[in-house]
Amino acid sequence: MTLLERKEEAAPFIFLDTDKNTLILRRKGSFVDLTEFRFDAVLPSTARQIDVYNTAARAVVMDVLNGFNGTVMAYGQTGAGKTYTLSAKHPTAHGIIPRSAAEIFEKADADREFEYHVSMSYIQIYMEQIQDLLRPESCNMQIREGDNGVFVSGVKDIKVKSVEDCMRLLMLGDQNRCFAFTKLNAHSSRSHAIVILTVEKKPARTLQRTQGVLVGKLFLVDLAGSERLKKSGSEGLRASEAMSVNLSLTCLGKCISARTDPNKTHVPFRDSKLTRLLQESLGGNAKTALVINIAPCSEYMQESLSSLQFGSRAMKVATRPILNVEEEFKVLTKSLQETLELQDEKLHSLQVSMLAKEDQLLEARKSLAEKAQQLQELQEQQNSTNLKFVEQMRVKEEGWKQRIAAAMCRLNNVKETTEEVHKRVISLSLSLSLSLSALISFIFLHVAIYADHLQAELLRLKEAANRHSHNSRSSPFHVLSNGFAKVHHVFSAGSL
Ligand SMILES: Nc1ncnc2c1ncn2[C@@H]1O[C@H](COP(=O)(O)OP(=O)(O)OP(=O)(O)O)[C@@H](O)[C@H]1O
Repeated sequence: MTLLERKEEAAPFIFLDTDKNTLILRRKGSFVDLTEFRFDAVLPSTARQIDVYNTAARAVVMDVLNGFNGTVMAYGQTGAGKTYTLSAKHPTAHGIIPRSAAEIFEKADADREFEYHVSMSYIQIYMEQIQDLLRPESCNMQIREGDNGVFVSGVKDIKVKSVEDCMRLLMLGDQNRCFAFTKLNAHSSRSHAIVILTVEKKPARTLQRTQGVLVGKLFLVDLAGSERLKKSGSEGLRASEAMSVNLSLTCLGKCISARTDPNKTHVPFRDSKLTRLLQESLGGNAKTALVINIAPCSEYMQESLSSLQFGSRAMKVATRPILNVEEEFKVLTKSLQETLELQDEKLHSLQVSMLAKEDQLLEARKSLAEKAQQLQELQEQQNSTNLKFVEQMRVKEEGWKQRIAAAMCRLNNVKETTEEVHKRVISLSLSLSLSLSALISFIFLHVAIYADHLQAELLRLKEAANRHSHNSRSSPFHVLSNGFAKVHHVFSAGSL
């Protein structure tokens, strides 16, 4: 089945006859057919999502509701529209996954004779490691084989009661899925993603429960696209992802070839996680529909040709679906076993995280011991610095004490000297005043002597003058003589 001619702007090289479900490859401008493919159905580029669902998936979903396993798988080169076909979430263009969930709940709600329990899990295979997209911390999960075929051990299987529940989980899983920008697709899936819807169908409680429980599993597989590194220009991690994807797709091709070759007894399912997981869908207990997405432009003719050849080979694989009827106790046992396995996984991851925590604790203890050691060293350094400081202070204090004592001593000396000087000054001033009074007495004495002398001289002069003058009282000699007499009196008094 093929979804065709989406890239209408590109030159077409594929022509289809939908009536005959035939697809013809012819080079542009040529009248000679290169090759012709026949499928169960071919769809034109004008096909709607509902047409794709009705043609490719509906029958498988109906079988799952009746207790069979079913697989719908999208295959094709990168950017050809596989994710769009399966998971598109736009209400007018819902892909196969939302439509399958809607159909299951619609039928379950309408059925009064049976009780339905639906659960969903969502995983991806990225670089050969299985990861639970609904519990992304669970990486590198293991594939186990049980009575009902292979399964992923410990995968989270969540009960869902409506399409909305499924959509929520789908969106949650998509957030954890690996997508990346490449030259060929801005949102290219770098992993194979598988949604598993498990439908348990058992007679309603009101009716007699003689029948067993029907368990159908629907695998909805969005394969990562094959990619030519030259065209995608992927480098580094992107190139490693593309190589891992190409390798697992080659392995898928080999398994399909081996399945269709009656001479081959060995099918290399174990060569990749993808084929190991899809073992039942590739010729075992499952009804399988394969959608081949191609980009019908001449640039990708080689890629489209190889996708169509893959689809053609896959058409020849015959599956042998069987009705999965389980006794109720078996279902219970299985669910208990699954719970136990889940607990085992949890215990294991707890042990792993405990070991990691123990390692962290050891590291923390080690670093604490180192810090304590550093602290002790710092304290010792601090103590020795303190001691040095105290010693320096003591030496300085000693020095200051000595300097103060010396200063005090000098001060005393100065004081004593000052007192001495003071005493000397007093004695000097005393002796000076004595000398001064002696000097004054001396001066007065001499002046008095001189005055006596003068007076005597004056008296002599007066007598001489009297002899020459009749008015002795008004004569200058008389006045001078009085003046000298007064001075003489004063100095005589002073000299005493
Ligand atoms: N039928 C369609 N109608 C409209 N848009 C489409 C259709 N098919 C695909 N597309 C768009 O083409 C782009 C590539 O499609 P998609 O991502 O589904 O490719 P892919 O095959 O899953 O690629 P890859 O393998 O790289 O993940 C997306 O943007 C998608 O929405």
